[in-house]
Amino acid sequence: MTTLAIRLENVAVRFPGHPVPRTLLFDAAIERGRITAVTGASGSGKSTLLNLVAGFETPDAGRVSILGADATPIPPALRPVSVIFQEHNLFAHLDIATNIGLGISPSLTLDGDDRAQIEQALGDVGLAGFERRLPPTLSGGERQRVALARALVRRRPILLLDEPFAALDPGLRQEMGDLLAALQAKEASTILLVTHHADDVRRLADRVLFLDDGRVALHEEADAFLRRSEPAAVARFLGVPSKGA
Ligand SMILES: Nc1ncnc2c1ncn2[C@@H]1O[C@H](COP(=O)(O)OP(=O)(O)OP(=O)(O)O)[C@@H](O)[C@H]1O
Repeated sequence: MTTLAIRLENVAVRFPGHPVPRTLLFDAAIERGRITAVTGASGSGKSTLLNLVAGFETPDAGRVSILGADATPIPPALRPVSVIFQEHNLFAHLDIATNIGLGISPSLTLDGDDRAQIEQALGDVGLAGFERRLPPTLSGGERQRVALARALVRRRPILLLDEPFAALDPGLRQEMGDLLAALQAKEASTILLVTHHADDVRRLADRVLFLDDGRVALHEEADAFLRRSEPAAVARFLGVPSKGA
């Protein structure tokens, strides 16, 4: 059995773009069962990398493999991944239990076991009893927890999170981060977490993928990354003086 969760082999994506076309080129091997933070400046390619794994973006060249299998022919819904975006896309007119149920069955054919699973997931994210509430009556942090519960009931081994805490205040960021770490410890899932925050790397990441200008500039243990004072882009990200600057 491969110890790799995700392999990007010379994956190229070309955007026609304005004012100039851009080619992003990724090569990376991501291990199973760990939290990898995907960081880098705005426009460095973080969301594109996540979208390649999720299947929302198609490579122009190269290959994406997930759990040892070529992902090319697998549509997004059938990939062994769950995705949580900054905007959590809950359906405002459907109650919380139904929103989570969509993670199990898009046609909402749910049996007793499924309903028990929904209840369990709500308990896991600290929202027991919220089944009948509607999304607009929840706080931003509570809605983001529902998104996490929906990802949990999908029971996919890989969780992709694109700035999931961006809209939350510092207290809630901490709370959601703790929740994510606890769930990862329990399920041993593989997590790719796109973040602009060095704090998230400190608190949550085992490994770091640092992107620069559409390339993987660094891929290393979080401890080593956090001790860096160069290159300058990393020093800026960490808020430390750049070596030699
Ligand atoms: N659909 C698209 N069409 C054209 N260009 C795109 C498209 N998607 C992304 N790009 C370009 O590719 C580059 C990487 O974008 P991406 O969204 O992956 O960066 P990011 O690191 O996630 O940025 P941010 O931190 O600002 O969200 C950017 O220059 C962006 O303009």
